[in-house]
Amino acid sequence: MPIVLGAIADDFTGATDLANTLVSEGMRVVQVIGAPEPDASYGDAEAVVVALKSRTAPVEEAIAESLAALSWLQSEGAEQILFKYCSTFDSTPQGNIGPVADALRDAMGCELALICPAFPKNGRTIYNGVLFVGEAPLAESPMKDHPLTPMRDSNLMRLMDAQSAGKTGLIPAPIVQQGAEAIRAKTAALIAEGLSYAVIDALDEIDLRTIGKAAADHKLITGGSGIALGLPDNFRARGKITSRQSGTFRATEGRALILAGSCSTATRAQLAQAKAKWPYAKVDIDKVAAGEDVVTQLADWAKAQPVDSPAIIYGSADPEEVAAIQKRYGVTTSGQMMEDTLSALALRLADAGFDRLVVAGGETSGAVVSALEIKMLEIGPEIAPGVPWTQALGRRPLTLALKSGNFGQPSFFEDALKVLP
Ligand SMILES: Nc1ncnc2c1ncn2[C@@H]1O[C@H](COP(=O)(O)OP(=O)(O)O)[C@@H](O)[C@H]1O
Ligand SMILES: O=C(O)[C@@H](O)C(=O)COP(=O)(O)O
Repeated sequence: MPIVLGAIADDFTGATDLANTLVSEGMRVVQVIGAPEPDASYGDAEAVVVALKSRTAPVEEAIAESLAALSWLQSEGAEQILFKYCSTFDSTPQGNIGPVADALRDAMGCELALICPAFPKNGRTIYNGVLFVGEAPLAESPMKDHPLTPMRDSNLMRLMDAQSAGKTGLIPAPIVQQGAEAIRAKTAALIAEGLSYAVIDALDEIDLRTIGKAAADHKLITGGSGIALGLPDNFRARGKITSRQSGTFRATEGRALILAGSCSTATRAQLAQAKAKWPYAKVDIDKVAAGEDVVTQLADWAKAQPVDSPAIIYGSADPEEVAAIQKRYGVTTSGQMMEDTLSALALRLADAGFDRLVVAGGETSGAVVSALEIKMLEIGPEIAPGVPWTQALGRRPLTLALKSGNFGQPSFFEDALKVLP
């Protein structure tokens, strides 16, 4: 059976978030890491989510990887493509959301693509084209201090106009609330005006399901995982997906390791709670920069901890500390040193029997999963909205939770381990 829905996610936590939504809406889904080889097998999946690490890559690289993923998904039969980015529109001033969306639109000959990062369950809503995180506009939320993608504007039309070659309009909440027909009419009007994108307001999941219905015939949709809520029903209504589930998720038995590279307010609160309970060690970036073998030191430390307790290793720091580190080593080098250290630790400790990994941070997860050479993930039980456990399919048996920096309650790390048998 060909797949019907193909997704291209610009980071790994975003990919699991989306795959989790599609699974909970009744689709059979696999998450693949990078554009697969032409002969790759993905079982009886109805949707495939390709996870890229393209959010902060150079623009040309992000475009090339996204187009390669598109071409593979189309060759496998995908009728609709979802470009998944962050519910907080994480991007640098150069992009990459606008340029990648432009490239996908051009390649698919698509007239207009929706822009909808809303994720109401996690407090991300869009009103008059302004993205809110809880009660704060995006640029007044903690996202203003993100180490790699600080968000200093909350207006999605303005953000898109600055990043993309096309012009972006708005489908406002009153139209969304009138229903799918009204959305379709407004979309047609915006196309007639020559617009390439439409930010679409969404205040709750009812709006997102209405938008999903209205977008049944869109070849390309862009947004957060929320925009996917209504899509499986479209395929179901057309008899293109079945209700048969085929999950084989089975957690591995090994020791638990928590690796955190996210510096978000949420992750730091979660770390504070977990550190009160379990042994922890912090990556000293100055030692890494000085060439000390920090990986061996921390791996030896983790192995020496009680086997029945998770070990926590983190780089996460508050905005002041991150700013000081970035001043010393530069933004890219600081992030890279931390990602290299945490991913080398994941590899070393997976080899030493740490088979249950909780990784906090999108870029961090990308680095860890790539270092572990994982090619495919199956989605397992949900820990928190947007964060499921996953199982690596293939050579190395591993159970992983890839946590978006911003997601989860302060008890997240304990919650995660409680979910597993
Ligand atoms: N102490 C630190 N100083 C500088 N950069 C850091 C520090 N700790 C982590 N980082 C980097 O910050 C980035 C956090 O991004 P990410 O992992 O995507 O988290 P989030 O999911 O919160 O966005 C990563 O590149 C990580 O390596
Ligand atoms: O949409 C979201 O917020 C997440 O799925 C996401 O993209 C995660 O990114 P990070 O916060 O960088 O982990």
